[in-house]
Amino acid sequence: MAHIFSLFPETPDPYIDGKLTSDKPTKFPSTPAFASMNKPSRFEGSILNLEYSGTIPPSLSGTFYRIQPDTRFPPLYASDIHFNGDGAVSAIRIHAGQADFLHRYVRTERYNAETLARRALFGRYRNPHTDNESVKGVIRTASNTNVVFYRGMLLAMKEDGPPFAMDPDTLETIGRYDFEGQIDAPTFTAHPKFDPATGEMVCFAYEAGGDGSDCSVDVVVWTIDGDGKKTEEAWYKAPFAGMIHDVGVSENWVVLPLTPLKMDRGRMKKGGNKFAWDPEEDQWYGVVPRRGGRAEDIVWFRADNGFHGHVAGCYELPTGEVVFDLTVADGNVFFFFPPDPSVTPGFDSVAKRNQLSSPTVRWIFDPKAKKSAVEYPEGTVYVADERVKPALTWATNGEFSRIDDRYVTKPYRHFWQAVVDPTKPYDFAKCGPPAGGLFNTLGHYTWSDEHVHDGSSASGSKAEVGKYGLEDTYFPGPTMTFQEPTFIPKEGGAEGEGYIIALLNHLDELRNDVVILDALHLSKGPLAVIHLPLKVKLGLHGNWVDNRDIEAWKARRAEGGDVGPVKVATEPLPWQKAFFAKRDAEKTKTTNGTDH
Ligand SMILES: C=Cc1ccc(O)c(OC)c1
Ligand SMILES: [Fe+2]
Repeated sequence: MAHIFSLFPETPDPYIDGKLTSDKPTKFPSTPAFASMNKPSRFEGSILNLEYSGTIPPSLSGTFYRIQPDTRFPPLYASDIHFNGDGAVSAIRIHAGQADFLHRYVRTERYNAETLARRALFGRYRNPHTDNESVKGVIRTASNTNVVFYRGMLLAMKEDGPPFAMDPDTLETIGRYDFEGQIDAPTFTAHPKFDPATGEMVCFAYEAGGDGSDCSVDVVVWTIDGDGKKTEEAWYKAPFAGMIHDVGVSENWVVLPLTPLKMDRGRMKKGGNKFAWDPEEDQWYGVVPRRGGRAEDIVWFRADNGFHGHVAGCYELPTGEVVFDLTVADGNVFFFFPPDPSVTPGFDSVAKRNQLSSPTVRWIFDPKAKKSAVEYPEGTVYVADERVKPALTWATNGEFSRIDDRYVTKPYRHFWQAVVDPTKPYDFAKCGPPAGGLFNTLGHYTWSDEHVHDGSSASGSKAEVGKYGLEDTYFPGPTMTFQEPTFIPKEGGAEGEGYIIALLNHLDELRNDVVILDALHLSKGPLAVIHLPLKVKLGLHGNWVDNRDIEAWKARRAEGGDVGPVKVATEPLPWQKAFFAKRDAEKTKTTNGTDH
C-alpha cells in the first residue's frame, strides 16, 4: 500500500545548484547535516518532573546548561553545516531527586531578523558575502557553541561574534553583552577560562582586528577580574588567519592553539568556505603572559601538522615550563572544511575522516625559549627558533576533554572524554552512520604519579596503571553515543570526587537521555538516567551551575541588589557603525546624483 504521503503531488526541490530559490520552502535539505540525530528540532518548551531510572543523588541541586546548533529555517545553501545552526539552550534543573527541563533559543540579532522574515537570511557559515542584502551590517553570530554562567547571567557564545546574555532562570535573552562597554571586539571565544584561585575570567578572540569576517590575523587576550572589571588587554599577530578554538591557562601563561584551518578572503568573496584545512601547514601554539602582555611577548611554537581538539589541563612546572594537554587528531576532523584545491591541490581529507586517531597530547613549552621576529605581510610574528614535539602521546582516542574545573591553572590528575571505541559493537542496521562521530563510550583518565607534577601520589594500588595512567570507561550499548561529559564537583571533595553528567543519544529511537555517573567510577554505569521524551540534537558544550550560585547572584542582580540587573550593550559595535556610515555616505552620494 502506498504510504499516505506519497499521494501528495511531488513538491519541487527548492534548491537549484545548491541555492535556495523559494521564499517559502517547505522542507530542509535531505543531507546528513539535517538528518538523523541532527534533524532540526526547532522547538522551545519545558517539562516538569522528567521520568528517570535509578537514583538522582539527593544532594545534587543545580542546573546543567548545554547548547546545540539548531537551524530554524531551511538554509540558503543546501550544503549548509551543523555549526551554522541557531543556538538553542537546554537547562536540566535538578533538585531534591527530581529533574525539570527547559529549552529555548538564544535571541541573537540573527534570530530576530530571521523571525521577522520567517525565513533564512544569513548564508554560509561565517561568510557574510553569502547573506541576503537586508541583513548586511547585522551581527551574524548564531551563539551556538558554549553557555557559561558569568556573574549571574548565562552567556551564550560562538567564536565569530560577541556573547549574548540570558536569564539563567527563564532562558530569556537579555541582549548582547559587552562587559558594560569594556569589550567591543567583533569576535569572542566560546571557551573562556575561570581561574579558581583569583576569580578572574581569561578570554580571547581571534579574527579580532576588523569586522570579524575579514580574515584578520589579530588575536586579543583579556582578563576580567572577579568584579567584572577588565584588567588586561593585549593584542598579538598570528602567522595566518586560522582557527583558535580552545585555550590553556596556567598561573602565569596563556596557550593559544592555532589550528591549520585557514581563512581566505578571496574564497569567501566567491561564496566559498570560511575555512580550508591545510594538510601542509604546521600546528602552532602561541604562548603569552597573563599579565602585562605586549605584542612582542608572544612566542609561537611550531609542530608538525595536526588538528586541535579540546584542552584538558594547563599548568606550570617548578622549572617555569608550561604543561599543556589537549587532544590532537592526525588529520582534518572538520571534513566540511576540506583543503582548498587552489592552495593544496590533490588532497582529499574526506576519505580519511573515519580513520582519524585523536590521542591526548602533552606539550611542554618554555615561555622563555629563544625566538626570532619574522616579518609577515600583516605584521611581525615572534617564532620560537626550535620546533616542538609532544612530550607524550596517550592513545585515549576521545574528544571533549573536561576536568574538575577547580583545577584550571593547576596540576591535575583526572580528565574525562567522550571516547570512540571501534572495538565495541555498533548496530549500523538500526542506527545508520553515527551522526557527529562514534562517541560510544565515556572515558575517565587518571594520570599516573610520574605525570602529575604536584608532588602528590595517588592513593590505592598502582597495579593497573598503564603507560600514562588509568582508564575507566562506560559503554552503554550498540545504539548509543555520548555528547560532552561535564564534571560536577562534590562539595569539599578532593579532585575528581563528584559526578559526570552528559547527554546520551539514542541513535535508533532519535531521543536523548541525560546520564549521571560517579565521576571516579564510570565503569559502574549510571547512578541515574533521566529520560527526555524527545530528541534535542547533537550539542557542543555545557556547564553545571550550583543552585546556591544561581540564587546568590539572583539576589545580587535584583533591583536594589549590590550589583543590579544585567546591563547589555546599548550601541552598535564599532565595525557596525563604520559599515552603516559607509553605506549611508554611498546612498547620499547616489541619491544626490553627485556621480553625474
Ligand atoms: C567544536 C568546535 C567549533 C568551532 C567553531 C564553531 O563555529 C563551532 O560551532 C558550533 C564549533
Ligand atoms: Fe569547543
